[in-house]
Amino acid sequence: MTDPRPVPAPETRLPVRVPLGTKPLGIWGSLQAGRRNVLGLVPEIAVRQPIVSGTTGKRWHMVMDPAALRHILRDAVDNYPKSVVTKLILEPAIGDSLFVAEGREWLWQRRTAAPVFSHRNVAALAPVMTAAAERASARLMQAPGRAANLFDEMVAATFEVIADVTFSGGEGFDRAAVHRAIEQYIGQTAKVSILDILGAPPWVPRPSRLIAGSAMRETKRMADLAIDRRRSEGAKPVPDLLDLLMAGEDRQTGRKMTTAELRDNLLTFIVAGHETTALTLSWALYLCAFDPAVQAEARAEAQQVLGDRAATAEDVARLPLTRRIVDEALRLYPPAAFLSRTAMAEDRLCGREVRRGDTVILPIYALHRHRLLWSDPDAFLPSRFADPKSVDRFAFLPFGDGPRICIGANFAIQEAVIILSTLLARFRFAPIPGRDPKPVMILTLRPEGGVWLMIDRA
Ligand code: HEM
Repeated sequence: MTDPRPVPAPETRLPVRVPLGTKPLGIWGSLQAGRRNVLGLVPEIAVRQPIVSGTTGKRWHMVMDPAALRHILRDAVDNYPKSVVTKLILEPAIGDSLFVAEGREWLWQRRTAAPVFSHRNVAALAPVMTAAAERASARLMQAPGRAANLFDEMVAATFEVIADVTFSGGEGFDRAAVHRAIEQYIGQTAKVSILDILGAPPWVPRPSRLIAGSAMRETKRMADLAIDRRRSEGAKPVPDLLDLLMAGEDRQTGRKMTTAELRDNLLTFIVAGHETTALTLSWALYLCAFDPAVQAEARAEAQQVLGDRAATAEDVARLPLTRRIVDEALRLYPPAAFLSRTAMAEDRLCGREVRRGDTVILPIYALHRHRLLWSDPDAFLPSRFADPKSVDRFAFLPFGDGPRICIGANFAIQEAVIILSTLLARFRFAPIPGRDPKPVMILTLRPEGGVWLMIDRA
């Protein structure tokens, strides 16, 4: 495929962006903008101001100030539980699991699940990631000199990983059906979630969620059967997340998870873990194609460390540039680009009055491109992460922070570095003129239409 238009050098161009709002939106304008792209609700001034407030049906505040974010996520965390919106969207799929639970229900599940994601356990799961990297390269080997949708490829790879580390034995678990049910649920739910963001009460009918719900019910039934079968057959020789979570108990109370609790948490890991990691990888590959010099440097690093083999857990620390590319992809395209909380008590944020019941939005996308916090904020510059101490902890929040920080962050980073370095060592990726991905935030920040790149053997 050729294109006569000259492609400007990367230093004079910027990678794709979401156009932020430039005029105030009323309730219907917000509804329409939010349906197309949740980030359309974020005004452009959010990348220049510490806080932006408004009323769209409900009072809301968007917070981009690192000290205020620290206050919300760490110091006054009990005053800022996850918003009603988050719960309305996710509870039908994943119950009152770790992601949505609050208070004591959350605490005991977090205590029980934390050791499952210890450095040792995550490193022990790396062979599954290495195998997925091998299978992804075998698929791409069949397409040299051709265009491929890397987003689809990365979703396939990360779903294999999460399915293998949750229900490793298969145990009659129909993975393709689970994948379809989750995709359908997210797709259908996203269409109406905007009603929730604007604060419509739960009794307003959201019909598509009911339809998607039936596929989720079947998934839950399959997961329950798989868990019961595992209980009777015993743990695998190399324990997977189900074995680890089944063996876990709250050290303070001795409470262990029931089948329903195990199922909701495993489905949470599948929902929260695979698409987010696939997005990180696809945006990282897009950025490498966008900047061939960075790609060449990362390839040299990967080839020098890996030779012909795929990456393992031990290699991760020896691939610093790959890691920086992953961080820069998470900064420019954070999969969880928009978090929200509900204020439980009166407070002041950046000098502004916050009332009980106000929605407090953490627009991570705007934070990561804030003019006062980053130099050249829209540019792809992995070198900005060369000295991690130079980055303000609360200016970079792809995994959140405080007690509710992503439990799977190390898992995701390890997986992303293993797969990205293996692919960069073996392939060259180039953009296809006129087919740049379009970032659109529905539940996560996705490339609309996929990430299409030309692939050649390295
Ligand atoms: C690049 C990939 C990922 C990104 C960007 C990401 C992002 C996030 C963010 C921002 C939060 C906090 C949400 C909030 O405070 O409202 C979160 C929580 C969570 N994530 Fe991830 N995540 C990723 C991968 C994973 C993986 C691989 C797993 C599991 C295998 C996982 C499981 C969870 C769970 C269970 C929570 C809830 C923790 C709690 O509330 O205690 N995530 N994630």
